[in-house]
Amino acid sequence: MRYFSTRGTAPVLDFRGATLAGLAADGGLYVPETWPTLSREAIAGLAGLSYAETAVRIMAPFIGDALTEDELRDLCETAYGRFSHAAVTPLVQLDHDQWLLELFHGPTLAFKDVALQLLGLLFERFLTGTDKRLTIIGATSGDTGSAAIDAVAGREGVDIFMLHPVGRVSEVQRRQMTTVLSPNVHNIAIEGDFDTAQALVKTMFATPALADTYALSAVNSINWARLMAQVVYYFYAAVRLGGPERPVAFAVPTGNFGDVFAGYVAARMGLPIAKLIVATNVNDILHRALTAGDYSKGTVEQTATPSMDIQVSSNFERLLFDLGGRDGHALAAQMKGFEATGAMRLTNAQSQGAAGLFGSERVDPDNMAMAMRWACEKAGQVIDPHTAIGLAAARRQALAPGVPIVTLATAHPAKFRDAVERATGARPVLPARVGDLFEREERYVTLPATLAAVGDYVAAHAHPSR
Ligand SMILES: Cc1ncc(COP(=O)(O)O)c(C=O)c1O
Ligand SMILES: N[C@@H](CCOP(=O)(O)O)C(=O)O
Repeated sequence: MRYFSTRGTAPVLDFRGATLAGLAADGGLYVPETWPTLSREAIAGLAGLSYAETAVRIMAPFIGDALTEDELRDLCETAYGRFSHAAVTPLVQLDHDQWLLELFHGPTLAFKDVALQLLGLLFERFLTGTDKRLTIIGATSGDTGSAAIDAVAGREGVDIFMLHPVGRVSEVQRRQMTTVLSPNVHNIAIEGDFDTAQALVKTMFATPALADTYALSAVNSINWARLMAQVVYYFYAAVRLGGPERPVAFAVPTGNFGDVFAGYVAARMGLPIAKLIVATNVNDILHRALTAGDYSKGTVEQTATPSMDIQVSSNFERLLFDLGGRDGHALAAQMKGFEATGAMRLTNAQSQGAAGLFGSERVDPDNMAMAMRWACEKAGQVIDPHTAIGLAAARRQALAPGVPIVTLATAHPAKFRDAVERATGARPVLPARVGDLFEREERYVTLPATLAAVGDYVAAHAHPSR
């Protein structure tokens, strides 16, 4: 499988190259040349398979000859062996039609573990036997950071620098990152919001003195391998609910558009999906884009769903590329316009293409809290605020009778204990696997959100690539 940049001019790479590169050299995002498809029989054949085996079947076509199937199986069994639930991503029924897909049984209690446990192993595999080193630069609104750090802490040949917006992540999220004291882990609190941190990461990739000297790579969902691993749970859930014979809808709490783009990929691969519901908080750029064609930045508002306090959704570029006829030069012009003005209009092809599959909802804090209470009172489920945004959106959508609607439960409620307690009166207990999080020493630096400050810090602490 070959990978092309959404902006048309970066080198074409294989899976290994695209994984190690993270972001394309022209500022675009790597996408596979074509979407592999699974026949209805092949999808039906996933029934009863373990999560790891399902992952092998779904991901193998994207990986091509970068790994043998047995090597891939080995990595999947190791990655998903670290989850605390035997089903890895279990389904929980809330009422007749509403379901939750629990994606938070990994080591850091959010859906990011599903992809990052695998990505850590892929980095290790691709570096073994070479004398290469990698410097991972990431931006996090809370969950990617801890999952990525868990996945690479202490690994040979890798340094990780994780930028989080100071004061804008929950205390559990911050401690999950800053109490990991391995010498290859560097936490940086940025004076700014997530969008500022993400923009800074992209600028660092575009700065040869950093990108080339330190062999930068990405763990955010700008890295294709992240999304590929997230496609798996759409198949796994749908098949358990009667797919491919019965179409299933998914409601996805959304920030950077990674998780829901993985659902789009599942649909392109042949999975019958009745609807993909994009659920935003009041930072609603995606809702405006999908309902009115207006992709224009607002100011980032701080909410009880900090992981979704995002106004520039990186992976939307992949959708616009695919729906716009895969014209890298046209998309590069569209994205440059957005970068210059903070606004862009979707083309007719992009808007109409999205309308066929996507629904969208903007959920305000009151409706988010109501969804948390509903899940608690009607179904005995304590859910986290991000999941509640998805569930509120799911409950608003009118679908054909009998279509199951699955809300992606993206984080464990204990990561956001204060918000859960405010809405429901119940204070979730931290699972034993995060141990003595509140007793551990924290280590991080706080820096201004400038290329000079962060670039100098990276240069002082990273190892140049060989
Ligand atoms: C708990 C949680 N829910 C939802 C999201 C949104 O996911 P995405 O950025 O892939 O749209 C995030 C952050 O990515 C998150 O951490
Ligand atoms: N909510 C995210 C933001 C980054 O998203 P990513 O999926 O692109 O890594 C986080 O938790 O950091």
